[in-house]
Amino acid sequence: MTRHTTGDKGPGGDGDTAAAGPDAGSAPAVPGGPGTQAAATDTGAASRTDAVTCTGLAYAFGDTTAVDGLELSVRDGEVFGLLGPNGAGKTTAIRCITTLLPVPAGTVGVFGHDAARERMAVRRLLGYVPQQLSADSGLTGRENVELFARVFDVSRRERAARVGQALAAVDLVDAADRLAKTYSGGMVRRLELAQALVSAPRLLLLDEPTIGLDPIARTSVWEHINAVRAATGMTVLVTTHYMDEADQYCDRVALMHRGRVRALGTPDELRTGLAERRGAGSGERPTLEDVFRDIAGSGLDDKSGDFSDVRSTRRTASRVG
Ligand SMILES: Nc1ncnc2c1ncn2[C@@H]1O[C@H](COP(=O)(O)OP(=O)(O)OP(=O)(O)O)[C@@H](O)[C@H]1O
Repeated sequence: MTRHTTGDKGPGGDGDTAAAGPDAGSAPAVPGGPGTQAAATDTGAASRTDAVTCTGLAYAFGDTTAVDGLELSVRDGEVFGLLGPNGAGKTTAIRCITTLLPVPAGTVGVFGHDAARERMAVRRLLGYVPQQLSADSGLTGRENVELFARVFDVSRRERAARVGQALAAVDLVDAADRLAKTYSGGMVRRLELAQALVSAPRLLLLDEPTIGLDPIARTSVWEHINAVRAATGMTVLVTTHYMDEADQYCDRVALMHRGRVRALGTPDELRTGLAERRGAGSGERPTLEDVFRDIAGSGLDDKSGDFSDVRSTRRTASRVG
């Protein structure tokens, strides 16, 4: 499996970005795929380091505690799901990891880099698709991805190839020169994925990537995420309300409630754990949502919502169209 180097320049840096190797011509149509990056051995111990570590992370907005002593480790190369109801603190935690919010208490590490002290080093390693719309409806798909390539300091020499690879990775080549406002909601999400992939991130953070999409578009977004991950070995940290998606696509999940992780494991481990707690003959095999309800108990109230209460639906298509 090939990996990025970590030592070159990225967004805000003063030189070309890290990822591409000299033999980009042999790469598949995926930014960061084999042939576009230096070998794993170049990173030394970094390739063994967890992708994300949060210890005692806390964040408050005034009197509102959003994240309350979060402990989290995301392993290099896994798809990790951060699940929880509205207001659990998922987005706040993700924003601390991306360095968009400071780390007022505790620590956050990304591939061994401290998010508080090495913000640029952290930013160079990640791609981020926020909940909010990040595509510009007045630009074409290609222009949107080019804009991100410039922001993330992809060198001029590589830019066109990387943009083409990112668009191909999400199946938007044919639509690349149409304005984004003509795209469906699913296409917009794939465009945002291409924007995040153009810098060939080692860590991709996705905040509710499929919210508001129909089942076919949701599946398509996940298939594209998985294809890029298979080609590059990147780590994916995703928040979602959709338990079925977490079950199907995540290697491990953390169930977050009121700012803390309440349960952690593979979806199967969590379901089996609940089945064992319930005892033999307790009926149908529990779902992940059952696990969460068991853990959160009466704490899952109207204020915090539940997993099917998707108040933050992005309605991407209507906002772009
Ligand atoms: N900018 C802000 N100002 C004030 N309070 C905020 C702000 N952002 C989040 N909060 C509060 O912090 C808490 C955690 O919010 P956060 O958005 O991190 O949760 P979440 O799990 O991502 O929820 P959702 O699934 O709805 O996105 C909530 O009580 C929320 O109201």
